[in-house]
Amino acid sequence: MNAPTIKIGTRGSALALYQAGATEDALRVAHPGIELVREVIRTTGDRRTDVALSQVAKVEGVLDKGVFTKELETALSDGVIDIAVHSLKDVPTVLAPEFEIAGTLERAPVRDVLITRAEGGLDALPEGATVGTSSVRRAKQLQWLRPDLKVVDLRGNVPTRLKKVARGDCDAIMLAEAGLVRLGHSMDEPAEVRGGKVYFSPLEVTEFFPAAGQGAIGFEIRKDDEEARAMVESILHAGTFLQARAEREFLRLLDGGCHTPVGVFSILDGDRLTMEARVFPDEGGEPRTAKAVGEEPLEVARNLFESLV
Ligand SMILES: NCc1[nH]cc(CCC(=O)O)c1CC(=O)O
Repeated sequence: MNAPTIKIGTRGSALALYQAGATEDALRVAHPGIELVREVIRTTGDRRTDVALSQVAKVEGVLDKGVFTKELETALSDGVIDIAVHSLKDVPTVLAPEFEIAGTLERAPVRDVLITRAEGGLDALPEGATVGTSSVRRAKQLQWLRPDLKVVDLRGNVPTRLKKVARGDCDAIMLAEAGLVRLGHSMDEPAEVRGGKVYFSPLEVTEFFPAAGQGAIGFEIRKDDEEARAMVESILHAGTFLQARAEREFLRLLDGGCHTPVGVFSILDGDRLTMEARVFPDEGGEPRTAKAVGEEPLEVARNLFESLV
């Protein structure tokens, strides 16, 4: 019998390629002899690095928030790929009806990390220091914790951003620990990058709330593709997938995308799911926080949402 050929779709950044590689490794372990083809696809978000991330959808005239996912979906539709590998936090919570997130790998560390040119964490940043980020969630939380900081927009993939802080374009930046460790950085030692040295200070999730789905690699398929579904199900991590569904459901209920200032994290202890969120109201002012606990992910998400609104 012929082993199946599965076509994997990915973006071309170093992080995306690492994530595609991890997916391919898992598939090879689960299906020895499987034939894998990798398609590297350039997305609107990769192409438009000239404008702020929050403006990309607007200037491109696309209504949905999938600036890093749309071209991969087109490839799924056209049968160019069978499985799209995404950073789950970049995937809109509402997909076109033909698609579905069918699974995730086991999650990497979920924290956000402050990366500085001088040693020391958030408290050690001098008054008025500049912090580069393109995430409104990070910007809002930073300004809430340290109103004196100046948040500046910063684009580019992970290595580019590290280089920018090392050479002094800003005093600090923020990135997800997941991406940093996948690219080989240890949080315990400074990194030597072109331009100089940078220091990592991970922030605990209870202090600085991460994005829904942060650190998880998600698999998108066509709903009617049973072969792709079986492949994804053979490698999915049930615990991470449950947490991912709960976090994304909460974000969907809030009607947020990756540009909404909301942080959320969940902890799965046996069957018990605890989820906490921090939301910044549109009208400004103090964020609202809430917590929900339960066993059924969609129910926990709804309870969390209802205690916030
Ligand atoms: N929006 C870009 C993006 N999408 C996923 C990651 C990191 C990996 C992850 O969180 O899964 C990053 C970079 C960052 O926020 O540091």
